[in-house]
Amino acid sequence: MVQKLTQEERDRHLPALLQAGWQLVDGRDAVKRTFVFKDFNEAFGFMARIALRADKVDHHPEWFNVYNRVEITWSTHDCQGLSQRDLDMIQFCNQVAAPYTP
Ligand SMILES: C[C@H](O)[C@H](O)[C@H]1CNC2=NC(N)=NC(=O)C2=N1
Repeated sequence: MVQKLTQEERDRHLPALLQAGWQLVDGRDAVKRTFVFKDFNEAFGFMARIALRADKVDHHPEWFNVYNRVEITWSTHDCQGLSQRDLDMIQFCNQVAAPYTP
C-alpha cells in the first residue's frame, strides 16, 4: 500500500514545488502545474515522455492539453493524497520540461 506523505515530508518538499510553479489543488490533496510549450509538437513530445515513464512506474497523470499548453495534476488514488510517487513524477516533469519552459 502506498503511504501518504507525512507532515514532515510535506514541509520538506512542498515549498520547492510551489516555488517551481506547482499549486495545491482546491478541495483535494493534489498538486497541478500548467506547462506552456512553443507549439503542439513540443507539448505532445513532453506528454509522450511522461506517458512512457508513467507506464513504466505504474503511476499516471491527470492532464488536459490544448495546443501548446499541458495542465498536469498529480495525486495518488491508492492513498487519496500526495505520496512519494507523485514527488518522483513531479521531479521528472520538471526535468523533461526544463529545456522548453522559462
Ligand atoms: C492497480 C494499479 O497499480 C494502480 O491503480 C495504480 C495505477 N496508476 C496510478 N496512478 C495514480 N496517479 N495513482 C494511483 O494510485 C495509481 N495506482
